Amino acid sequence: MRTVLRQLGQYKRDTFFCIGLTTLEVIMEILLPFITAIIIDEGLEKANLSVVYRYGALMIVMAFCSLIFGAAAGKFAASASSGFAANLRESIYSNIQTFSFSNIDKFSVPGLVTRMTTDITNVQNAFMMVIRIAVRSPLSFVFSFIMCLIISPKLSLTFLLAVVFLIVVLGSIMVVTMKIFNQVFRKYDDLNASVQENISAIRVVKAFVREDYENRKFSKASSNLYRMFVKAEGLLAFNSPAMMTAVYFCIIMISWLGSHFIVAGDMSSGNLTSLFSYVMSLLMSLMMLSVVVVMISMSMASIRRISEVLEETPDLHNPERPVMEVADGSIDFDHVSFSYKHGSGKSVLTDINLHIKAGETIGVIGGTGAGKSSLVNLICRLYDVDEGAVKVGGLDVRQYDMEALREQVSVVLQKNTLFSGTILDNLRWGNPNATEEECVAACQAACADEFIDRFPDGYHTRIERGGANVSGGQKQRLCIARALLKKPKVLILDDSTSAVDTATDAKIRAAFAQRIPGTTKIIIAQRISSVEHADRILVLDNGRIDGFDTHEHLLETNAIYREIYDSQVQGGGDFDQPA
Ligand SMILES: Nc1ncnc2c1ncn2[C@@H]1O[C@H](COP(=O)(O)OP(=O)(O)OP(=O)(O)O)[C@@H](O)[C@H]1O
Repeated sequence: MRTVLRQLGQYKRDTFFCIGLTTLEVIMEILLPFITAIIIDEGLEKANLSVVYRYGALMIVMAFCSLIFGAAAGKFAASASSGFAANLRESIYSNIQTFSFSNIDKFSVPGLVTRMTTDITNVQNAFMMVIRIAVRSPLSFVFSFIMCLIISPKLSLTFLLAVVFLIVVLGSIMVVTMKIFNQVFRKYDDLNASVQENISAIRVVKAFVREDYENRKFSKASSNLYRMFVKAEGLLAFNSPAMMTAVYFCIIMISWLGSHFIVAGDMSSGNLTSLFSYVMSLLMSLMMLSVVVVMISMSMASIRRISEVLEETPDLHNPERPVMEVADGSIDFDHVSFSYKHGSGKSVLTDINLHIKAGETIGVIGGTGAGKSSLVNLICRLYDVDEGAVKVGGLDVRQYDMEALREQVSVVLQKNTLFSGTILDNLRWGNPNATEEECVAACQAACADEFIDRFPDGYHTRIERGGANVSGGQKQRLCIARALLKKPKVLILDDSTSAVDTATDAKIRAAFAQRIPGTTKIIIAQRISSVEHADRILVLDNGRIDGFDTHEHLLETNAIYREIYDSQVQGGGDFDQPA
């Protein structure tokens, strides 16, 4: 809670103004019935018009002030709550930017999106309610009660009965609805995650003709939510009859007892009139308070989820005196073991010992889930090893400045993406200062120039969000060109030519050999043809090295490699690890 409230920042001032103005508004409202009593008792009953005019004018001024205070408090509440939400959004966003892959694994992408949207909106609404109604209702309740006691302590006992009745009924309704709303918000999270997953994968849904299935799944989740909302709102609807019962009870009791008091001369009719107003405001504030408590409890889950992200610290850190320059593209794995913190906990890589010379081209092959991506992710320190050390240019990757390391070790990830903007904008993600000529040269090396030249706008063609208007192979080639623009010492392609035809794949490899001979190239592939020309090929099996040699030697000595080779030469599909 404190972490979230700290984000109020510069909007603390507006919050205090709102609370102060709301207090003044309530004071004005509370004094109005008191003035009414004076007008009736001292003015009307004693036929003194000057009292009526004087206090009447005072009433108008007070009512006007109350309106002004209320409007100003509303304005400050809106500015404070919107500003608070904006600050929260910015803080979460900038904290997410510092996250390592492991931090992101912990929350999942849909989870982070829900926190930045639905949860922040919940907190914003609750905050607005708190600084307006949650301040107003208790004040109004206490002041009204004090005025009632001043006017008639005996009659005050009557509506104490009504207050106790309301506390019991509203309290029970609140406890049950709060439980339901807590479940509702958990279900919301699931629903949001499923919407995000299905909308972003809408092409796959259509390709597999799964629209009906997805519709059914969604409508089931949605009607679950509907039922829970109906249950909660249905219970909340009893607030109003309970309130009316208390109001009618008070009206009857005050009228009955009040008339006796007036006849006996213990109370003036003006006091009885103002007593009615105070009782109404007292009961009304109690009901408002119960609604606010439900709202606050609904937002507690959101507050907890937001503070989890705000308090999350990146689990990869730069060393105290980071090295900024990678000497060369040599890579060493010294007895490396690795497992994902937020995965099954099983070791993904076990005792990897590997020495790669600068400028070598290394192929990596192995079945699905063998640990190929995990292995290369350690080279640019997307994750830290559990045991052993990964060295680049002779130094442990943990000794480098992470940004500097990733500038010099360029990786084209398996799940790569393009961003909305022109092709040139996307290429310059690799190097913001790259000239157009350098971009063209990188595209030639990645064989991307041939299709870019066919676009009417060439390098100025707009890429839609996520690269939706280019084919899978075109996207991969643009991602390779983008990585090349960094002029890296190590270039890692994680299955990055899987959607490129074999001839273009060969052309890309030839261009690499010619244009970046000094760069160490690590190529993960499913196709033997993509790695067979590499200087050495690493065969991974279940997180362990099964072979590391040339194509010819592996064919002779390595059973897994030969099996992959045979399955592909005989026209089989991708190799998968036997279960
Ligand atoms: N982010 C992650 N969190 C938890 N477990 C993971 C994560 N990424 C991969 N794994 C697990 O680690 C193991 C190795 O995965 P990895 O992606 O390295 O294999 P791979 O050889 O690259 O597979 P593929 O060829 O299918 O890409 C798998 O069992 C996988 O389920």
